[in-house]
Amino acid sequence: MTDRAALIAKLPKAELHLHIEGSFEPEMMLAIAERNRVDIPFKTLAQAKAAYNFANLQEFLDLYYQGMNVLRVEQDFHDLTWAYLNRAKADNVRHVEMFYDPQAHTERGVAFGTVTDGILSALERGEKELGITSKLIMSFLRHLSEEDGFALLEESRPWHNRFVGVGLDSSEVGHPPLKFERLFAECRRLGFKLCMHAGEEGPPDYVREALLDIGIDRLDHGNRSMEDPALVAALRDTQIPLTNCPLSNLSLCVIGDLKESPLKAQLEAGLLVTVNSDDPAYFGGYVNQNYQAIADALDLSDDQLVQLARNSFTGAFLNDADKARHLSEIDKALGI
Ligand SMILES: Nc1ncnc2[nH]cnc12
Ligand SMILES: [Zn+2]
Repeated sequence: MTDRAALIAKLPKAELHLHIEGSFEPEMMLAIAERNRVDIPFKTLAQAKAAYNFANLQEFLDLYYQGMNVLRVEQDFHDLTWAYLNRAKADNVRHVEMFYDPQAHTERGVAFGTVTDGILSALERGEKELGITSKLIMSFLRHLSEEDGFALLEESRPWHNRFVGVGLDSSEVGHPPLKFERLFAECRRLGFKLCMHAGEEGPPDYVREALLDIGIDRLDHGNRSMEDPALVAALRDTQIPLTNCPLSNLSLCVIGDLKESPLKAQLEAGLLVTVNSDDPAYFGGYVNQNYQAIADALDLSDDQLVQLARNSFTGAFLNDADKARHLSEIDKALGI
């Protein structure tokens, strides 16, 4: 193991941008398809993996929604989440804030409670058996309407105390944050933290809407913020966390090469940027592989790697005492 790999491995980390459905490994997809007697286009692992070759976000999303179609019963959602938590444990992840896409399941007839209870029972088990704490973020699909979002918010009411926040994901271009202005205002009123994917493929204007008009608490991706110095200044001054996902950016051709990633520039500009895996089963790496790949590409220093791990806790929706506890665990791991 290189010194850099050893440092990454020993750093306690939080993962703040992870879609649980995006951790659906093809091995498990084939097994659950068989268990549920659902036909899928892939018969072998090699066929599934060969299809994971994307030119843009939409090409990925088409496969992502197709893949999750085999998930039918509560046990499937539990198994999916439990597998991710075990994989996260191997990467020394201590805390996870996980997105899920209920509309992608309810639209095909799987009940909201089936999905949510399966995920929640695995998260509880993860805390007890693996020592990984977690928070769940309910994400709205932005290619659907704001009215659909309100219907989900209503349907989810009995579970509202189980979510820390809400998110906005799926096809970005053509679906700006302001399309969901009333919905997010209501979510704010209900006490939820607000996250939005913005500036992944969409223009800096979308980041501006999310940050300044909606008033989000955390920005997912946000790559294209770097095109507007006023946005960079706003992100620096507010310390709104950004969740960067290096291998996702590369797989979805948001960048042509990891060397084009804005992450080092964001760190050097004093932004609260973090490293995350997004949809690790589709993009070729869990969180440590993301740290390793971006550190190699941008030649990040050890201090910058430690800063990224610290940022992951500072940017989490944890209380100050829990943040301080995790930050002191980093010091302990470093022998400080
Ligand atoms: N990278 C991504 N961007 C937008 N929506 C998503 N849903 C899952 N992954 C996503
Ligand atoms: Zn994402």
